[in-house]
Amino acid sequence: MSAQSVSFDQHPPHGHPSNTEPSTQKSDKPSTASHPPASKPDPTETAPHPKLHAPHGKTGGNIEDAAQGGLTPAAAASASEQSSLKMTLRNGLRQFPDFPSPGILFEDIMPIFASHALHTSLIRALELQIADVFNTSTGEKSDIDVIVGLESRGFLFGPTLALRLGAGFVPVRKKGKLPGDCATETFKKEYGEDVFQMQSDAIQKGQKVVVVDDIIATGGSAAAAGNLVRKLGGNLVGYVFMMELDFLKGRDKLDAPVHTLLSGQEEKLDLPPGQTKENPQDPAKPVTDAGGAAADEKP
Ligand SMILES: O=P(O)(O)OC[C@H]1O[C@H](OP(=O)(O)OP(=O)(O)O)[C@H](O)[C@@H]1O
Ligand SMILES: Nc1ncnc2[nH]cnc12
Repeated sequence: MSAQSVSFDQHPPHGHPSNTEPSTQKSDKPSTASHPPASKPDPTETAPHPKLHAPHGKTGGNIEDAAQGGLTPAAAASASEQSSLKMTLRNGLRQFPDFPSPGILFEDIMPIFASHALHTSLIRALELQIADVFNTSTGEKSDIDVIVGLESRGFLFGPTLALRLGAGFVPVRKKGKLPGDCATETFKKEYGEDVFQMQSDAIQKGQKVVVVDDIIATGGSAAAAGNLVRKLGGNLVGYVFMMELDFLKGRDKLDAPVHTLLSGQEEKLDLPPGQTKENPQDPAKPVTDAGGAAADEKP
């Protein structure tokens, strides 16, 4: 099974290693990933009606649909909160062109964790997302048994999310870090190759598992993690990511439903690394609230 992506740009950014076409964009930084121009709006954030989540089997809608009979007022309110959280989170990301290798536009999520407000927004957004797509209620125990987080950035929020959902947390680690009998998967990712492991007894047969990570790029890491969960006998019910680089079509490698808070990648501005148009002088200080909508995708 492959999941369908809603994206604002089907093409890899010019300069990305997977795009061999010459850039048609004006840039004085030819060696960097010259992404869709900042002047090109991201429809996921500027659409007149923010997208709402829909339970499995239903199509997505918008706030107007909700008012016209799709959703309860409470559901519409939480969809509106989610839209605002997503915009806040996107503005909290920093970008570093050509890191860790030429052509990669690196999305730095660390400012989100450095800010109590943004960190809180992230956990809330993930909780809402999971409550919506896995039919749980925030604050109550979900029927998800285990959150699996991928080393390293999946460790930043996976355990917190597991606590909120009343689930366990199990790590997928890079090879050689876990003691005892382990299952192993080798994979390719956006910038290189790696090997993941899980402890063989970490998941009980049939447990409902959600794999979480910060970013899905080529999908290599997530696919390897999903394979490990299944090798251990887990019931992989889905993937949740903070962000999806949709032009890399990573979700096509995954055979469980994929849910993301943010989709697409647009170079913010031609500023020095780490600086954003919102904070040209102070790269360490992200914008904390901007309101508006971002993206969610259904398989
Ligand atoms: O979809 P893919 O192309 O596989 O890329 C996504 C993976 O790349 C990053 O991890 P990285 O391996 O850089 O490790 P880190 O989290 O330890 O920085 C990111 O956190 C994802 O796990
Ligand atoms: N472009 C990117 N930015 C941050 N993390 C990544 N992991 C894979 N690709 C990435």
